[in-house]
Amino acid sequence: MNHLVKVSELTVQYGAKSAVKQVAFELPAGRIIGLLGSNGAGKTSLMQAMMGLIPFQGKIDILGFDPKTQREAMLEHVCYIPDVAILPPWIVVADLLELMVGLHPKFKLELAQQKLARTIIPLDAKVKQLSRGMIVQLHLAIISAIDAKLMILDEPTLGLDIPARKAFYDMLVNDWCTDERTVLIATHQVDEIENLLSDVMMINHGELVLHDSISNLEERFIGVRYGLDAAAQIEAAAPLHRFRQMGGECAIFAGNAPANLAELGQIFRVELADLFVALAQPSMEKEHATN
Ligand SMILES: Nc1ncnc2c1ncn2[C@@H]1O[C@H](COP(=O)(O)OP(=O)(O)OP(=O)(O)O)[C@@H](O)[C@H]1O
Repeated sequence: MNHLVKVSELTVQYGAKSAVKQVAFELPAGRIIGLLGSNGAGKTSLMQAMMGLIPFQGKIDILGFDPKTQREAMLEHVCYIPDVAILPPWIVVADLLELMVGLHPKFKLELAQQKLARTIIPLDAKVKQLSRGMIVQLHLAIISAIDAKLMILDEPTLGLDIPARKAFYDMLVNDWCTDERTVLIATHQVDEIENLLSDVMMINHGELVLHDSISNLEERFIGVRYGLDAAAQIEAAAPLHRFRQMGGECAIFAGNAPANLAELGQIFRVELADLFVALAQPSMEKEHATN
């Protein structure tokens, strides 16, 4: 398989604090991967290490490049966006596009101009004169005109309203993603991106507690909504997680569900948000969850 990213034994340390602990993963081409984790879990540190922006221990290979020693060459094929809502407010749109030509070697000016022509954004406007939605459109035009292989987005839709967030993800999937390109998106908006992801990575206290494709997750984790009469049997079967939803008791099993689960209650597909809560618990059964 053609892997764009190979990471092994990655540790990021801030003084005595380990923000990322012995993390290993590989990312093939043609994927949209959600990087999920609570506040302070280590998502930004992981992405910054991949971009060679902070010191790390371990090995990172991005498209054959070492981010520590070959950062400039690597950045020709990688696009890293920490927050799409931030553009210099004083800059004129046309100048921003020109500036991008110098900033990213794979930036296609004509393509960005074509994309912008489909919006109502005037080329002579300053960023500060644009509405938030227009700023997102401008950002989208810029991003989708970068001919990179790997896109790394850290909380890309922070501060945007729902239509703007939806527009952002629609563009990403329809205009940028191909079989050769991969996107890694760190976000807290789990339910919002669940449907567009091909894979999920979950990080908890710096450890990678889950990395799998969405289709595998559907086989690995199973949910059941049950009544009080089945509670003792469910508890005895040691579910990964139990929670209440719409007045009912629910449990998530990770490969260890009792054979008669369907008789104990109503089986359902586990949503990422619930899986996230289950795996972010300190008492999680990691041996069931990690690959
Ligand atoms: N520059 C720094 N110096 C010291 N500690 C840091 C620094 N940056 C991050 N940390 C710590 O490292 C841990 C991971 O932080 P990181 O920003 O990577 O998490 P995150 O998952 O991106 O969080 P959030 O979702 O809140 O943005 C946290 O405990 C944080 O306090």
